[in-house]
Amino acid sequence: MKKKITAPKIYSMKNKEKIAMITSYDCPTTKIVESAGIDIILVGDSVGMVLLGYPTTLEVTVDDIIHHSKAVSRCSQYALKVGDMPFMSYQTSVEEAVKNAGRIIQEGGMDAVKLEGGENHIDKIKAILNAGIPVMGHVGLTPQSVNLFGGFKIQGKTAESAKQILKDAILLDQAGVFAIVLEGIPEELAKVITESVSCPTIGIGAGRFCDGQVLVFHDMLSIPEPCYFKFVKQFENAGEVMKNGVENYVKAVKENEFPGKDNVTHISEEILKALKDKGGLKCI
Ligand SMILES: Nc1nc(=O)c2c([nH]1)NC[C@@H]1CN(c3ccc(C(=O)N[C@@H](CCC(=O)O)C(=O)O)cc3)CN21
Ligand SMILES: CC(C)C(=O)C(=O)O
Ligand SMILES: [Mg+2]
Repeated sequence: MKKKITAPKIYSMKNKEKIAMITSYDCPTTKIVESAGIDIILVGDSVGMVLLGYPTTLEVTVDDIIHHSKAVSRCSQYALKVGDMPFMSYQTSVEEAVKNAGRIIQEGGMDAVKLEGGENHIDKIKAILNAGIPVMGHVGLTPQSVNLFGGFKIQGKTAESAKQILKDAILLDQAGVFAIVLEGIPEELAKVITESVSCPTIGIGAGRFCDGQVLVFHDMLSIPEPCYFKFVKQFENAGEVMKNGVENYVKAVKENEFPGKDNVTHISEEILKALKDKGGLKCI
């Protein structure tokens, strides 16, 4: 079996080996991504949009993250498991932030937490690290600020915004995070950040020069249908494969082809005779 991956191991992978990270919110997905050799599993707050049908990630609660984290941690063998801190679980105070990070570790079975922000939340990040919990940073297009941005819009396109994102990443690195997700920023900015911090950067819609990449499992596999975000690539059309399978099932039921002779259990002639002798329903 593969050796367990720790936060310090991820930190040490910078400039050695690219880091592959993906979301998982349940047991079968965890087994699939681990059998494929993934380094980091993220129980992302994207679960709200991808699995639960919410329009943004803002509706997701700590209990939601813990519920899905439990499923993932029960079935995980070796990957580093990171739990996303949802909206309002760390923004309000240092105490709330440490308490909720602790719950995601203690109840959810995660190895580390991720939270969105830089300079604005550095006090919470330092306190969580002080509690002994590894932290992954997340800057750029931080989806929990969707209403502030006016939509899921690429960040860091002006000099002022790019400078702030670089500053945020440097402050996170200095605070001691083991990696930083760079989301939705121009690749030139991602390259400057990657060269300016000692921890690895993990990109999503941040170009080609990060130390690793992260994608939502369902997006890259086109479940339920192809995802047209520019930063997503279709690595397989699993949605189509799944749909075909269910179509085959529906057709087989309608046409009396399923269940077939291999899918059934029999009783002996003797027991069948006894059943009929008793007169069927009259025995009740
Ligand atoms: N299924 C899924 N995949 C994700 O990657 C994801 C979620 N959900 N939910 C939370 C956030 C939202 N995400 C997004 C969504 C859109 C863009 C994006 O690039 N949107 C447009 C706007 C660009 C602009 O105008 O600046 C684009 O052109 O692709 C980026 C990140 C990433 N996260
Ligand atoms: C897209 C990744 C980075 C994320 O935060 C999530 O899945 O919630
Ligand atoms: Mg998230």
